[in-house]
Amino acid sequence: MTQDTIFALATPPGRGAIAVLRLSGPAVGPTLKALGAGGLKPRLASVRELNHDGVAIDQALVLRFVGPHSYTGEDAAELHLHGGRAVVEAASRALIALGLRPAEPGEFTRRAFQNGRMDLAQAEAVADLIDAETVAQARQALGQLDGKLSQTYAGFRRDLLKALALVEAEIDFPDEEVPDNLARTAGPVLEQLARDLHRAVEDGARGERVRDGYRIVLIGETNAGKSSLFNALIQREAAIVTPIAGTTRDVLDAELVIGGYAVTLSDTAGLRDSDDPVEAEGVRRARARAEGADLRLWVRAPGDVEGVAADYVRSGDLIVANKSDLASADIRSQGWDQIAVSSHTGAGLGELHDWIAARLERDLSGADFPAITRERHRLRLSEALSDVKVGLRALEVSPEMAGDDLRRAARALSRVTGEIGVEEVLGEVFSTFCIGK
Ligand SMILES: Nc1nc2c(ncn2[C@@H]2O[C@H](COP(=O)(O)OP(=O)(O)OP(=O)(O)O)[C@@H](O)[C@H]2O)c(=O)[nH]1
Ligand SMILES: [K+]
Ligand SMILES: [Mg+2]
Repeated sequence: MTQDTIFALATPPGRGAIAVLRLSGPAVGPTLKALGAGGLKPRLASVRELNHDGVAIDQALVLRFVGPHSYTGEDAAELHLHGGRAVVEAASRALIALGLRPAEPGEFTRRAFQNGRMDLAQAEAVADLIDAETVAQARQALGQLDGKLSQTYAGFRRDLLKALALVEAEIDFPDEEVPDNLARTAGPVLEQLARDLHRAVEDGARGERVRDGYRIVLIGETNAGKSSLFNALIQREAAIVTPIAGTTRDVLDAELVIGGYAVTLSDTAGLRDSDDPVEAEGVRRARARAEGADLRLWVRAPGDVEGVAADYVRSGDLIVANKSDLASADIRSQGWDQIAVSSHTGAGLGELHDWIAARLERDLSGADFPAITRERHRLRLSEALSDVKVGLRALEVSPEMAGDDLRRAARALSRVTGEIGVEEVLGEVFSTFCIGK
């Protein structure tokens, strides 16, 4: 089956200094020739008068790549056009007339994957890099594109195959040795692998937090000044502030960047018992959001009692003693750091910001391990981990059973980088791409 030759605008749509049309597929060579850009040296930028049917299209910078030495692994080209709508449209019409078709979202990267130019984890990194809005997101995506995450997974798989080989040797050549020989040789390899997988899976979702945002929730009694602090931190009046207790009902989210990390900050309803069903629902949502957060800021005003909020903070959370302009409040409680602020005067907000930045650095900065960045990976690694654990137990009784468990674990690991069982995940991975990538 011959591949279609595809093209897409690789730069943002609209008017600009330059627009890049990207082409990939077997017809790239003849297409360039038909447009008046034949005989180009690969990987060397050349200026050509592009035309079709005798009508001039543009004076363009043209780059030609010969497969497999291209992004997709196929013959490919880039047309750097003058970035006007009419020019791009004329070029696109000519390409369609020459038998090319517009690319689907992510189709270039999908071809790169299918031609072995990158594995699935690296293809996902391409999408992450395009979407990256913080320095930490870009750094993480670049590491993944570099293959750091793939190498980690490959290491897991190597250890697993080592153990599997020992088990299979036992199946093929039984009863020469003592029965616990296998547990002695394959056991330690699998135990170490189980520890490594566990550490990767239970990493506090570090990679996902960098990618999707670290979740910080403001909780506390009514009128503590949560919404005032929320507005002060995001520097706009997004939340309603009034002296009436029970003003906030819905959870309000805002995205911000602190110390290079993406953060989702949430304002919530003040915690108190209420007969008002609307407020009671707000309180329920506040509690649920606090439960799932990475960090809770317990906002307290002078005179606030320990109260219900105490049930929702955990060690490692922070007490923010608000309204420091009213009283030099010291409401220190056991086990929590405390920072005094005033949402009104701005006092202490710098210190609060620095404290949060330090926390983000502690929780999210690169440890000894490239972080898992997607739920898809975490699920497969968890499957592999539980199969390895079951296999470890089976070692004692039946090498055949252990072999089955370990083969299942190997399949789960392979699906992360797309070595096998790949069709079902392709759609999921590439559907989120933009066109032209
Ligand atoms: N003096 C002083 N007043 C503040 C400060 N922060 C908030 N307030 C006032 O405290 C009152 C309650 O503030 P909100 O931000 O609505 O408090 P909240 O915790 O969101 O209240 P609920 O949404 O009702 O739970 C308002 O009148 C604010 O102006 C502060 O730092 N100093
Ligand atoms: K209020
Ligand atoms: Mg409020």
